[in-house]
Amino acid sequence: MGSTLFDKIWDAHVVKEIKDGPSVLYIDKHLIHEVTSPQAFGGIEKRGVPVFRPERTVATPDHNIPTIDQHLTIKDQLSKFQVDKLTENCERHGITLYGINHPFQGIVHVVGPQMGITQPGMTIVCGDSHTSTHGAFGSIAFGIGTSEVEMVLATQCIMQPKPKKMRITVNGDLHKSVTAKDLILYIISKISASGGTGYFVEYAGSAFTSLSMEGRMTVCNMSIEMGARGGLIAPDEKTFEYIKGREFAPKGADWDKAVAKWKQLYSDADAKFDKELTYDASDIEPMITYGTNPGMGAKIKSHIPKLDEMPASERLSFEKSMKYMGFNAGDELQGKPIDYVFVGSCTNGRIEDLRAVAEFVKGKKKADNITAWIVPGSKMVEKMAIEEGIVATLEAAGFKMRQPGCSACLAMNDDKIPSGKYAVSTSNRNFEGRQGPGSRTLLASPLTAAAVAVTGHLVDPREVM
Ligand SMILES: CC(C)[C@H](C(=O)O)[C@@H](O)C(=O)O
Ligand code: SF4
Repeated sequence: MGSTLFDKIWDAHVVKEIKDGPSVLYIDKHLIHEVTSPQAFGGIEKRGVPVFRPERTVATPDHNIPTIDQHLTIKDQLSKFQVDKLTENCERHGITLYGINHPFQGIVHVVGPQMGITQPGMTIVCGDSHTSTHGAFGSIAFGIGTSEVEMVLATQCIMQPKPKKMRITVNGDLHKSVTAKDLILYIISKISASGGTGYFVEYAGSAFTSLSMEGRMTVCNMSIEMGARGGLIAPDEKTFEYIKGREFAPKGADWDKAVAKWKQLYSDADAKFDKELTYDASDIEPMITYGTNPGMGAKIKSHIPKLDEMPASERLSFEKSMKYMGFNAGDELQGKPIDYVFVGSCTNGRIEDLRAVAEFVKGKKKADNITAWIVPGSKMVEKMAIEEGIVATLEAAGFKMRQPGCSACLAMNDDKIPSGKYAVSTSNRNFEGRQGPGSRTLLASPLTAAAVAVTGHLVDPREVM
Protein backbone atom coordinates (compact mmCIF):
# COMPACT_ATOMS: atom_id res chain seq x y z
CA MET A 1 0.00 0.00 0.00
CA GLY A 2 1.20 3.49 -0.83
CA SER A 3 1.99 6.23 1.68
CA THR A 4 0.30 9.53 2.27
CA LEU A 5 2.31 12.74 2.03
CA PHE A 6 1.89 13.10 5.78
CA ASP A 7 3.33 9.62 6.42
CA LYS A 8 6.30 10.22 4.16
CA ILE A 9 7.32 13.33 6.09
CA TRP A 10 6.43 11.94 9.50
CA ASP A 11 8.34 8.67 9.00
CA ALA A 12 11.44 10.55 7.85
CA HIS A 13 11.47 12.47 11.15
CA VAL A 14 10.79 9.75 13.72
CA VAL A 15 13.83 9.48 15.97
CA LYS A 16 12.30 6.87 18.22
CA GLU A 17 9.01 4.97 18.39
CA ILE A 18 7.60 4.29 21.81
CA LYS A 19 5.35 1.25 21.92
CA ASP A 20 1.71 2.35 22.36
CA GLY A 21 2.95 5.84 23.10
CA PRO A 22 3.94 8.99 21.28
CA SER A 23 6.82 9.12 18.79
CA VAL A 24 9.92 11.20 19.32
CA LEU A 25 9.87 13.49 16.32
CA TYR A 26 12.80 15.55 15.02
CA ILE A 27 11.93 19.19 14.37
CA ASP A 28 13.57 20.99 11.45
CA LYS A 29 12.41 24.52 12.23
CA HIS A 30 11.19 26.13 15.39
CA LEU A 31 9.58 29.56 15.35
CA ILE A 32 9.04 31.51 18.54
CA HIS A 33 7.23 34.69 19.62
CA GLU A 34 6.93 36.67 22.83
CA VAL A 35 3.80 35.03 24.26
CA THR A 36 4.68 31.34 24.57
CA SER A 37 8.47 31.35 24.86
CA PRO A 38 9.45 33.13 28.15
CA GLN A 39 8.53 30.22 30.44
CA ALA A 40 10.23 27.76 28.10
CA PHE A 41 13.51 29.67 28.32
CA GLY A 42 12.98 29.97 32.07
CA GLY A 43 12.57 26.18 32.20
CA ILE A 44 15.80 25.27 30.40
CA GLU A 45 17.76 27.88 32.34
CA LYS A 46 16.48 26.51 35.64
CA ARG A 47 17.67 23.07 34.59
CA GLY A 48 20.97 24.43 33.30
CA VAL A 49 20.33 23.00 29.82
CA PRO A 50 21.59 24.95 26.79
CA VAL A 51 19.59 25.45 23.58
CA PHE A 52 20.58 22.35 21.60
CA ARG A 53 20.49 23.79 18.07
CA PRO A 54 19.98 27.57 18.28
CA GLU A 55 20.35 27.95 14.49
CA ARG A 56 17.11 26.00 14.02
CA THR A 57 15.00 28.53 15.94
CA VAL A 58 13.93 31.95 14.64
CA ALA A 59 12.14 34.57 16.72
CA THR A 60 9.96 37.59 16.06
CA PRO A 61 7.61 39.61 18.31
CA ASP A 62 4.08 39.95 16.91
CA HIS A 63 1.22 39.55 19.40
CA ASN A 64 1.94 42.26 21.94
CA ILE A 65 3.46 44.98 19.83
CA PRO A 66 1.67 48.25 19.10
CA THR A 67 0.85 49.01 15.46
CA ILE A 68 1.40 52.75 15.85
CA ASP A 69 4.76 54.44 16.57
CA GLN A 70 6.74 51.23 16.67
CA HIS A 71 9.94 53.28 16.80
CA LEU A 72 9.01 54.46 20.32
CA THR A 73 9.29 52.51 23.58
CA ILE A 74 6.26 50.23 24.08
CA LYS A 75 3.91 52.03 26.50
CA ASP A 76 2.01 49.02 27.83
CA GLN A 77 4.25 47.62 30.58
CA LEU A 78 3.26 43.96 30.26
CA SER A 79 3.76 44.03 26.50
CA LYS A 80 7.11 45.76 26.89
CA PHE A 81 8.18 43.13 29.39
CA GLN A 82 7.22 40.27 27.05
CA VAL A 83 8.98 41.77 24.04
CA ASP A 84 12.10 42.68 26.07
CA LYS A 85 12.22 39.14 27.47
CA LEU A 86 12.17 37.69 23.95
CA THR A 87 15.06 39.96 22.96
CA GLU A 88 17.12 39.05 26.05
CA ASN A 89 16.46 35.33 25.66
CA CYS A 90 17.48 35.35 22.00
CA GLU A 91 20.65 37.30 22.77
CA ARG A 92 21.59 34.97 25.61
CA HIS A 93 21.03 31.81 23.59
CA GLY A 94 22.31 32.93 20.19
CA ILE A 95 18.93 32.78 18.44
CA THR A 96 18.18 34.90 15.35
CA LEU A 97 15.64 37.57 16.22
CA TYR A 98 13.74 39.80 13.82
CA GLY A 99 12.86 42.36 16.46
CA ILE A 100 10.55 45.33 16.30
CA ASN A 101 11.60 47.67 13.44
CA HIS A 102 13.76 44.96 11.84
CA PRO A 103 13.01 44.78 8.08
CA PHE A 104 12.09 41.07 8.41
CA GLN A 105 9.83 41.40 11.50
CA GLY A 106 6.20 40.36 11.27
CA ILE A 107 3.60 37.83 12.33
CA VAL A 108 5.55 34.64 12.80
CA HIS A 109 3.50 32.73 10.19
CA VAL A 110 4.04 35.43 7.60
CA VAL A 111 7.76 35.66 8.36
CA GLY A 112 8.58 31.93 7.93
CA PRO A 113 7.36 31.68 4.32
CA GLN A 114 8.53 35.15 3.25
CA MET A 115 12.08 34.34 4.35
CA GLY A 116 12.16 30.92 2.70
CA ILE A 117 12.51 29.33 6.16
CA THR A 118 9.38 27.29 5.48
CA GLN A 119 10.17 24.53 2.98
CA PRO A 120 8.53 21.32 1.74
CA GLY A 121 9.07 18.11 3.66
CA MET A 122 10.03 19.82 6.92
CA THR A 123 8.66 19.46 10.40
CA ILE A 124 7.92 22.94 11.73
CA VAL A 125 6.57 23.87 15.15
CA CYS A 126 5.80 27.04 17.05
CA GLY A 127 4.05 27.76 20.34
CA ASP A 128 1.10 29.00 18.34
CA SER A 129 -1.93 27.17 16.99
CA HIS A 130 -1.81 28.76 13.53
CA THR A 131 1.53 27.15 12.75
CA SER A 132 -0.65 25.02 10.47
CA THR A 133 -0.18 27.88 7.94
CA HIS A 134 3.21 26.46 6.91
CA GLY A 135 1.56 23.24 5.72
CA ALA A 136 0.80 25.15 2.51
CA PHE A 137 4.36 24.29 1.45
CA GLY A 138 3.92 20.55 1.98
CA SER A 139 5.38 20.42 5.46
CA ILE A 140 4.13 18.97 8.73
CA ALA A 141 3.57 22.12 10.74
CA PHE A 142 1.63 22.39 13.96
CA GLY A 143 1.23 24.40 17.13
CA ILE A 144 2.71 23.28 20.43
CA GLY A 145 2.37 24.30 24.08
CA THR A 146 4.94 26.11 26.19
CA SER A 147 6.27 22.91 27.77
CA GLU A 148 6.87 21.51 24.28
CA VAL A 149 8.63 24.74 23.28
CA GLU A 150 10.98 24.00 26.16
CA MET A 151 11.42 20.43 24.88
CA VAL A 152 12.32 21.66 21.39
CA LEU A 153 14.78 24.24 22.73
CA ALA A 154 16.50 21.55 24.79
CA THR A 155 16.46 18.62 22.35
CA GLN A 156 15.18 19.76 18.90
CA CYS A 157 12.60 16.98 19.29
CA ILE A 158 9.12 16.58 20.67
CA MET A 159 6.97 13.66 21.72
CA GLN A 160 3.89 13.40 19.52
CA PRO A 161 1.16 10.83 19.13
CA LYS A 162 0.56 10.24 15.43
CA PRO A 163 -2.71 11.86 14.32
CA LYS A 164 -5.20 10.16 12.00
CA LYS A 165 -5.24 11.30 8.39
CA MET A 166 -8.07 12.98 6.55
CA ARG A 167 -8.14 14.09 2.94
CA ILE A 168 -10.43 16.89 1.85
CA THR A 169 -10.78 17.03 -1.91
CA VAL A 170 -12.44 19.93 -3.67
CA ASN A 171 -12.74 19.39 -7.39
CA GLY A 172 -13.63 21.89 -10.08
CA ASP A 173 -12.95 25.61 -10.42
CA LEU A 174 -13.88 28.27 -7.91
CA HIS A 175 -16.20 30.92 -9.35
CA LYS A 176 -14.71 34.31 -10.09
CA SER A 177 -14.42 36.42 -6.89
CA VAL A 178 -14.64 33.33 -4.69
CA THR A 179 -11.40 33.24 -2.73
CA ALA A 180 -9.29 30.86 -0.63
CA LYS A 181 -10.92 32.29 2.49
CA ASP A 182 -14.39 31.48 1.18
CA LEU A 183 -13.20 27.97 0.37
CA ILE A 184 -11.97 27.26 3.89
CA LEU A 185 -14.93 28.99 5.59
CA TYR A 186 -17.21 26.84 3.43
CA ILE A 187 -15.42 23.64 4.47
CA ILE A 188 -15.52 24.56 8.17
CA SER A 189 -19.21 25.45 7.91
CA LYS A 190 -19.79 21.95 6.50
CA ILE A 191 -17.73 19.92 8.95
CA SER A 192 -18.04 22.23 12.02
CA ALA A 193 -15.40 23.75 14.27
CA SER A 194 -14.67 20.31 15.73
CA GLY A 195 -15.06 18.15 12.61
CA GLY A 196 -11.31 17.73 12.14
CA THR A 197 -10.48 16.78 15.73
CA GLY A 198 -7.81 14.09 15.90
CA TYR A 199 -6.85 14.42 12.23
CA PHE A 200 -4.13 15.94 10.13
CA VAL A 201 -5.72 17.10 6.89
CA GLU A 202 -4.38 16.94 3.35
CA TYR A 203 -6.13 19.28 0.92
CA ALA A 204 -6.31 17.97 -2.61
CA GLY A 205 -8.06 18.73 -5.88
CA SER A 206 -8.04 21.52 -8.44
CA ALA A 207 -9.67 24.10 -6.13
CA PHE A 208 -6.51 24.00 -4.00
CA THR A 209 -3.87 23.46 -6.67
CA SER A 210 -5.19 26.46 -8.60
CA LEU A 211 -4.70 28.71 -5.55
CA SER A 212 -1.65 30.94 -5.19
CA MET A 213 0.74 30.14 -2.35
CA GLU A 214 -0.86 32.95 -0.35
CA GLY A 215 -4.27 31.34 -0.88
CA ARG A 216 -2.95 27.94 0.18
CA MET A 217 -1.56 29.53 3.34
CA THR A 218 -5.00 31.00 4.12
CA VAL A 219 -6.53 27.52 3.79
CA CYS A 220 -3.91 25.69 5.87
CA ASN A 221 -3.92 28.48 8.47
CA MET A 222 -7.55 27.73 9.31
CA SER A 223 -7.14 23.93 9.56
CA ILE A 224 -6.96 24.41 13.30
CA GLU A 225 -10.38 26.11 13.24
CA MET A 226 -11.99 22.78 12.32
CA GLY A 227 -10.17 21.20 15.22
CA ALA A 228 -7.52 19.48 13.06
CA ARG A 229 -3.92 19.20 14.25
CA GLY A 230 -2.81 20.80 10.99
CA GLY A 231 -3.27 20.78 7.24
CA LEU A 232 -0.97 20.40 4.26
CA ILE A 233 -0.91 20.61 0.48
CA ALA A 234 1.49 18.69 -1.75
CA PRO A 235 4.18 21.01 -3.14
CA ASP A 236 4.25 21.75 -6.87
CA GLU A 237 5.92 24.16 -9.32
CA LYS A 238 4.09 27.09 -7.71
CA THR A 239 5.58 26.16 -4.36
CA PHE A 240 9.11 25.93 -5.74
CA GLU A 241 8.70 29.19 -7.65
CA TYR A 242 7.57 30.96 -4.46
CA ILE A 243 10.54 29.73 -2.43
CA LYS A 244 13.20 30.28 -5.08
CA GLY A 245 15.57 33.14 -4.32
CA ARG A 246 14.28 33.84 -0.82
CA GLU A 247 16.79 34.51 1.96
CA PHE A 248 17.00 30.96 3.32
CA ALA A 249 16.10 29.04 0.16
CA PRO A 250 18.73 26.54 -1.00
CA LYS A 251 20.98 28.05 -3.68
CA GLY A 252 22.88 26.73 -6.73
CA ALA A 253 23.36 22.95 -6.83
CA ASP A 254 21.64 22.65 -3.45
CA TRP A 255 18.52 24.12 -5.03
CA ASP A 256 18.36 21.45 -7.73
CA LYS A 257 18.92 18.73 -5.16
CA ALA A 258 16.19 20.15 -2.92
CA VAL A 259 13.66 20.41 -5.75
CA ALA A 260 14.36 16.82 -6.84
CA LYS A 261 13.61 15.72 -3.27
CA TRP A 262 10.52 17.92 -2.94
CA LYS A 263 9.08 16.41 -6.10
CA GLN A 264 8.72 13.11 -4.23
CA LEU A 265 6.36 14.73 -1.74
CA TYR A 266 2.85 13.62 -2.68
CA SER A 267 0.37 11.02 -1.53
CA ASP A 268 0.70 7.84 -3.58
CA ALA A 269 -2.31 6.94 -5.72
CA ASP A 270 -3.13 3.96 -3.50
CA ALA A 271 -2.47 5.75 -0.17
CA LYS A 272 -5.15 5.19 2.44
CA PHE A 273 -6.72 7.93 4.56
CA ASP A 274 -8.73 7.40 7.74
CA LYS A 275 -11.39 9.73 6.40
CA GLU A 276 -12.13 11.26 3.00
CA LEU A 277 -14.42 14.22 2.28
CA THR A 278 -15.19 15.61 -1.15
CA TYR A 279 -16.83 18.87 -2.19
CA ASP A 280 -17.61 20.58 -5.45
CA ALA A 281 -15.97 23.99 -6.02
CA SER A 282 -18.95 25.25 -8.02
CA ASP A 283 -21.12 25.15 -4.86
CA ILE A 284 -18.90 27.69 -3.07
CA GLU A 285 -19.82 31.38 -2.87
CA PRO A 286 -18.52 34.33 -0.83
CA MET A 287 -18.89 33.38 2.84
CA ILE A 288 -19.37 35.15 6.17
CA THR A 289 -19.61 33.92 9.74
CA TYR A 290 -22.59 35.04 11.81
CA GLY A 291 -21.84 33.33 15.16
CA THR A 292 -19.13 32.81 17.74
CA ASN A 293 -17.12 29.96 16.26
CA PRO A 294 -15.67 29.67 12.75
CA GLY A 295 -18.03 26.80 11.89
CA MET A 296 -21.00 29.17 12.09
CA GLY A 297 -20.67 30.41 8.54
CA ALA A 298 -22.99 30.84 5.56
CA LYS A 299 -23.08 32.22 2.05
CA ILE A 300 -23.45 35.99 2.36
CA LYS A 301 -26.45 35.85 0.07
CA SER A 302 -28.24 33.41 2.35
CA HIS A 303 -29.56 33.76 5.88
CA ILE A 304 -28.75 32.76 9.45
CA PRO A 305 -30.22 29.29 10.05
CA LYS A 306 -33.73 29.15 11.45
CA LEU A 307 -34.05 27.36 14.75
CA ASP A 308 -35.79 24.38 13.17
CA GLU A 309 -32.91 24.01 10.71
CA MET A 310 -30.55 23.37 13.63
CA PRO A 311 -30.00 19.97 15.24
CA ALA A 312 -31.82 19.99 18.60
CA SER A 313 -28.55 19.42 20.49
CA GLU A 314 -27.07 22.65 19.12
CA ARG A 315 -30.00 24.98 19.65
CA LEU A 316 -29.04 26.20 23.11
CA SER A 317 -25.50 27.23 22.21
CA PHE A 318 -26.78 28.67 18.91
CA GLU A 319 -29.26 30.89 20.77
CA LYS A 320 -26.56 32.00 23.20
CA SER A 321 -24.34 32.86 20.29
CA MET A 322 -27.12 34.83 18.55
CA LYS A 323 -27.72 36.79 21.75
CA TYR A 324 -24.04 37.72 21.93
CA MET A 325 -24.00 38.75 18.28
CA GLY A 326 -27.30 40.66 18.52
CA PHE A 327 -28.70 38.62 15.63
CA ASN A 328 -31.85 36.51 15.26
CA ALA A 329 -32.28 33.04 13.82
CA GLY A 330 -33.43 33.31 10.22
CA ASP A 331 -32.06 36.87 9.67
CA GLU A 332 -30.96 37.83 6.15
CA LEU A 333 -27.20 38.44 6.17
CA GLN A 334 -26.91 41.03 3.42
CA GLY A 335 -27.66 44.55 4.55
CA LYS A 336 -26.62 44.16 8.19
CA PRO A 337 -24.81 47.35 9.23
CA ILE A 338 -21.13 47.00 10.20
CA ASP A 339 -18.89 49.36 12.22
CA TYR A 340 -15.32 48.14 11.69
CA VAL A 341 -13.35 46.45 8.95
CA PHE A 342 -10.06 44.77 9.89
CA VAL A 343 -7.76 43.52 7.15
CA GLY A 344 -4.74 41.70 8.53
CA SER A 345 -3.58 38.64 10.54
CA CYS A 346 -1.66 35.49 9.59
CA THR A 347 -4.75 34.36 7.66
CA ASN A 348 -5.06 37.32 5.31
CA GLY A 349 -2.37 39.90 6.01
CA ARG A 350 -0.09 39.07 3.07
CA ILE A 351 0.63 41.22 0.05
CA GLU A 352 -1.89 39.44 -2.17
CA ASP A 353 -4.62 40.25 0.37
CA LEU A 354 -3.70 43.93 0.48
CA ARG A 355 -3.60 44.01 -3.33
CA ALA A 356 -7.13 42.56 -3.50
CA VAL A 357 -8.46 45.20 -1.14
CA ALA A 358 -6.67 48.04 -2.95
CA GLU A 359 -7.88 46.89 -6.34
CA PHE A 360 -11.47 46.89 -5.10
CA VAL A 361 -11.43 50.26 -3.30
CA LYS A 362 -9.37 52.15 -5.90
CA GLY A 363 -11.21 55.38 -6.70
CA LYS A 364 -13.89 54.62 -4.07
CA LYS A 365 -14.35 55.86 -0.49
CA LYS A 366 -15.11 53.90 2.63
CA ALA A 367 -18.62 54.40 4.02
CA ASP A 368 -18.96 57.02 6.79
CA ASN A 369 -20.09 54.48 9.40
CA ILE A 370 -16.98 52.31 8.91
CA THR A 371 -13.62 52.49 10.64
CA ALA A 372 -11.22 50.52 8.44
CA TRP A 373 -7.84 49.26 9.62
CA ILE A 374 -5.25 47.64 7.40
CA VAL A 375 -2.45 45.89 9.25
CA PRO A 376 0.25 44.31 7.05
CA GLY A 377 1.43 40.89 8.18
CA SER A 378 5.09 41.89 8.15
CA LYS A 379 7.54 44.71 7.50
CA MET A 380 8.25 43.18 4.09
CA VAL A 381 4.54 43.24 3.22
CA GLU A 382 4.37 46.85 4.45
CA LYS A 383 7.34 47.82 2.28
CA MET A 384 5.84 46.21 -0.83
CA ALA A 385 2.47 47.84 -0.12
CA ILE A 386 4.12 51.26 0.00
CA GLU A 387 6.19 50.64 -3.13
CA GLU A 388 3.22 49.32 -5.12
CA GLY A 389 1.07 52.33 -4.23
CA ILE A 390 -1.34 50.18 -2.23
CA VAL A 391 -0.93 52.29 0.88
CA ALA A 392 -1.66 55.49 -1.07
CA THR A 393 -4.79 53.94 -2.62
CA LEU A 394 -6.09 52.70 0.71
CA GLU A 395 -5.40 55.94 2.54
CA ALA A 396 -7.14 57.90 -0.22
CA ALA A 397 -10.18 55.66 0.35
CA GLY A 398 -10.15 56.52 4.07
CA PHE A 399 -8.52 53.35 5.43
CA LYS A 400 -6.06 53.65 8.33
CA MET A 401 -2.73 51.96 7.68
CA ARG A 402 -1.07 50.45 10.73
CA GLN A 403 2.33 48.87 11.31
CA PRO A 404 2.81 45.06 11.24
CA GLY A 405 1.66 42.75 14.03
CA CYS A 406 -1.23 40.54 15.14
CA SER A 407 -3.19 43.64 16.12
CA ALA A 408 -6.99 43.36 16.29
CA CYS A 409 -6.88 39.67 15.38
CA LEU A 410 -6.76 39.01 19.10
CA ALA A 411 -6.46 42.51 20.57
CA MET A 412 -3.51 41.82 22.86
CA ASN A 413 -2.38 45.37 22.11
CA ASP A 414 -4.44 48.59 21.92
CA ASP A 415 -6.20 47.63 18.67
CA LYS A 416 -9.55 46.67 20.11
CA ILE A 417 -13.03 46.67 18.59
CA PRO A 418 -15.32 48.45 21.10
CA SER A 419 -17.96 46.48 22.98
CA GLY A 420 -21.12 45.80 20.98
CA LYS A 421 -19.60 46.90 17.67
CA TYR A 422 -19.55 44.71 14.56
CA ALA A 423 -16.27 44.00 12.80
CA VAL A 424 -15.88 42.25 9.48
CA SER A 425 -12.46 40.73 9.93
CA THR A 426 -10.10 38.81 7.64
CA SER A 427 -8.68 36.92 10.64
CA ASN A 428 -9.52 33.38 11.73
CA ARG A 429 -11.40 33.44 15.03
CA ASN A 430 -14.75 34.96 15.93
CA PHE A 431 -14.90 33.84 19.57
CA GLU A 432 -16.68 36.01 22.15
CA GLY A 433 -14.45 38.97 22.99
CA ARG A 434 -11.72 37.89 20.58
CA GLN A 435 -11.25 41.38 19.16
CA GLY A 436 -11.84 43.16 22.47
CA PRO A 437 -14.35 42.70 25.31
CA GLY A 438 -17.89 42.60 23.88
CA SER A 439 -16.68 42.87 20.27
CA ARG A 440 -18.67 41.05 17.58
CA THR A 441 -16.62 39.46 14.80
CA LEU A 442 -17.74 38.32 11.36
CA LEU A 443 -15.01 36.45 9.45
CA ALA A 444 -14.66 37.06 5.73
CA SER A 445 -12.25 37.30 2.81
CA PRO A 446 -10.27 40.49 2.07
CA LEU A 447 -12.48 41.09 -0.97
CA THR A 448 -15.65 40.89 1.11
CA ALA A 449 -14.05 43.11 3.75
CA ALA A 450 -13.31 45.70 1.06
CA ALA A 451 -16.89 45.58 -0.25
CA VAL A 452 -18.25 45.99 3.29
CA ALA A 453 -15.92 48.93 3.94
CA VAL A 454 -17.23 50.73 0.87
CA THR A 455 -20.95 49.98 1.33
CA GLY A 456 -21.07 50.10 5.15
CA HIS A 457 -23.04 46.87 5.43
CA LEU A 458 -22.78 43.14 4.75
CA VAL A 459 -22.74 42.53 1.04
CA ASP A 460 -21.71 39.85 -1.43
CA PRO A 461 -18.75 41.57 -3.16
CA ARG A 462 -19.99 40.40 -6.59
CA GLU A 463 -23.03 42.66 -6.24
CA VAL A 464 -20.94 45.82 -6.03
CA MET A 465 -18.17 45.05 -8.50
C1 LIG B 1 -1.18 33.69 21.69
C2 LIG B 1 -1.13 32.40 20.93
C3 LIG B 1 -0.67 31.34 21.83
C4 LIG B 1 -2.45 32.12 20.19
C5 LIG B 1 -2.45 30.79 19.45
O1 LIG B 1 -1.88 29.79 19.84
O2 LIG B 1 -3.05 30.70 18.41
C6 LIG B 1 -2.79 33.23 19.23
O3 LIG B 1 -1.88 33.35 18.20
C7 LIG B 1 -4.17 33.08 18.68
O4 LIG B 1 -4.36 33.21 17.48
O5 LIG B 1 -5.10 32.86 19.49
S1 SF4 C 1 -2.41 37.00 13.62
FE1 SF4 C 1 -3.97 36.24 14.99
S2 SF4 C 1 -4.16 34.09 14.59
FE2 SF4 C 1 -2.24 34.77 13.70
S3 SF4 C 1 -0.72 34.35 15.26
FE3 SF4 C 1 -1.41 36.46 15.53
S4 SF4 C 1 -3.07 36.33 17.02
FE4 SF4 C 1 -2.72 34.26 16.27
